[in-house]
Amino acid sequence: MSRPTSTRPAARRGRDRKAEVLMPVPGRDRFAREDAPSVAVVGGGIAGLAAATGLAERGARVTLYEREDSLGGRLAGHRTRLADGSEVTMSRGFHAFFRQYYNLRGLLRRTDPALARLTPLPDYPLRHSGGLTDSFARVPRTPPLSALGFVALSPTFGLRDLAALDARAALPLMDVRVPDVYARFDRVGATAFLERVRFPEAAHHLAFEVFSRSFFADPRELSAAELMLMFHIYFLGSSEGLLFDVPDEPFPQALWEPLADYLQRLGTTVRTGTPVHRVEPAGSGGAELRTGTGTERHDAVVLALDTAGLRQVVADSPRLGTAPWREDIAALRTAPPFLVSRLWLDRPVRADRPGFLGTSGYDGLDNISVLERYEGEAARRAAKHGGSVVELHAYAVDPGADRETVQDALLGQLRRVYPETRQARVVDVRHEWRSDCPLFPAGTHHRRPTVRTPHPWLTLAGDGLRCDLPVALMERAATTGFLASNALLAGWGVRGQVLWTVPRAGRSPVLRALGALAERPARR
Ligand SMILES: Cc1cc2nc3c(=O)[nH]c(=O)nc-3n(C[C@H](O)[C@H](O)[C@H](O)COP(=O)(O)OP(=O)(O)OC[C@H]3O[C@@H](n4cnc5c(N)ncnc54)[C@H](O)[C@@H]3O)c2cc1C
Repeated sequence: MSRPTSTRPAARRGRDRKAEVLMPVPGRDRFAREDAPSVAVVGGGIAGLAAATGLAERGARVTLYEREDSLGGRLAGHRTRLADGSEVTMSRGFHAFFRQYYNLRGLLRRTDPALARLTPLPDYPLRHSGGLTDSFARVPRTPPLSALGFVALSPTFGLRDLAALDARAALPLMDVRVPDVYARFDRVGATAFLERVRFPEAAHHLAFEVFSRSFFADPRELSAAELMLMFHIYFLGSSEGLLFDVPDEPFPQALWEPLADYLQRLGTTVRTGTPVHRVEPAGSGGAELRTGTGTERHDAVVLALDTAGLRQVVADSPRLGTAPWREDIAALRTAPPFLVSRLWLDRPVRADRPGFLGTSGYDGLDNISVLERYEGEAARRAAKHGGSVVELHAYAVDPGADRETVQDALLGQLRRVYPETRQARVVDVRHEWRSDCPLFPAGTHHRRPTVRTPHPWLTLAGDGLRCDLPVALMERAATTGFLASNALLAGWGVRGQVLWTVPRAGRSPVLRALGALAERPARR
């Protein structure tokens, strides 16, 4: 599919000199017009958009099928009219675009070469209800200074806590190797691992619970390997740092409409509002897709679906794959429901409130964002009407909880964290209740499907897949999307996309030596 290489393409994707380049299998540049295959990409989230881009740029005839009316998947958006008569864009919620998301940023560069539509957030404070607040603004970006700097600057995690850690249990964090980390730690739960390391309680909440909750899971439900992978990607494995960028306009305008135009200019047919119900191997090779309006034949297919979508399509396509593959897909789980509430307030929040605040210990509230700090549409509204646009997230909500009670509780917590909002009137509000994020329970990694499938004409993409690279969330979606197109292209002798990744092992000899200590048998 793709192989590592030491030859570096000229355009570096970030500041990390140790970032790895994955060159595609060599092949011709593109299809000739007469031999261009027809490829169906099913799912128009980041994974599907990356796959469609990789294929269309090489001259394949791509049809992109998306069930919903707009592209973007979990970053989709739509127009909505508020109670005061104004029109705004509601989206699926705040997303952090980290600098180590090399392949996602590569995708966005197709329509925004300088990434001018991404804007940096100067800090990402994390506040605990106990009163302590951590910040990443002054933490150095290069490991191990990043970890040492965090400890030195953090009010939550002090030198005394460092001394109390079980150093031996913590050593594997120094040299997280992918995919080895899964072989060693996937059967361990994230909470059990943190207890073994003797992480201080407050630091649990701040540094690690925030990571595990960004997988939309309760840490008791999450594989320790996934948590360690996050630690590697964001902390010790990469020198891109923990600060991130955000789009400066709502997702559709900043990201997906330009990308859809780009794909269409490459000849892609974009079919939103078109769910695919069934995919069956065609007698003559390739596959037949059943949509609501008929059956269409393609030479190859990329299924770039969320977990439930993939489960459903495979369950309804009885001739697809092999029995073990189908069973593994049927066993995939979805994380518990989450809530994104956006409130349009008639008064502004205090001027020093950050664009994004991670919260812990506030009765299920995971973060608060203030949109006019970074998003043009909200800033223009605030300039015209005054007020603030505030978004609240709650992840891993109890599926049995009463939704209105959760929504009210979240608003109550906002008033606790930002007391000035008690005086504000809610002009209007939108709630997005969803449960379409994958869950990675301990011990399930080996069963997760990969990009390649039992059929050479079928590949998978999405953030729920097993991928032997240190990538997660949006970057896993983008990377597997490109890997899915690369795998198909390689089968036709056409060269795919160059990919980048944070290093697949501890980045310095010292860290690797420390990590190796953990593998030695303990002395009696
Ligand atoms: C509130 C929230 C905050 C997040 N914050 C971050 C963050 O800060 N940083 C980060 O990296 N990640 C974040 N994530 C995760 C990120 O959104 C996902 O990792 C990423 O969007 C997954 O992309 P995907 O293409 O794999 O899946 P999706 O975006 O789910 O795309 C799958 C698509 O398939 C479509 N589909 C399903 N069934 C069918 C069918 N039968 N036919 C046709 N189409 C179908 C769906 O409609 C959907 O558009 C967040 C997620 C949420 C929900």
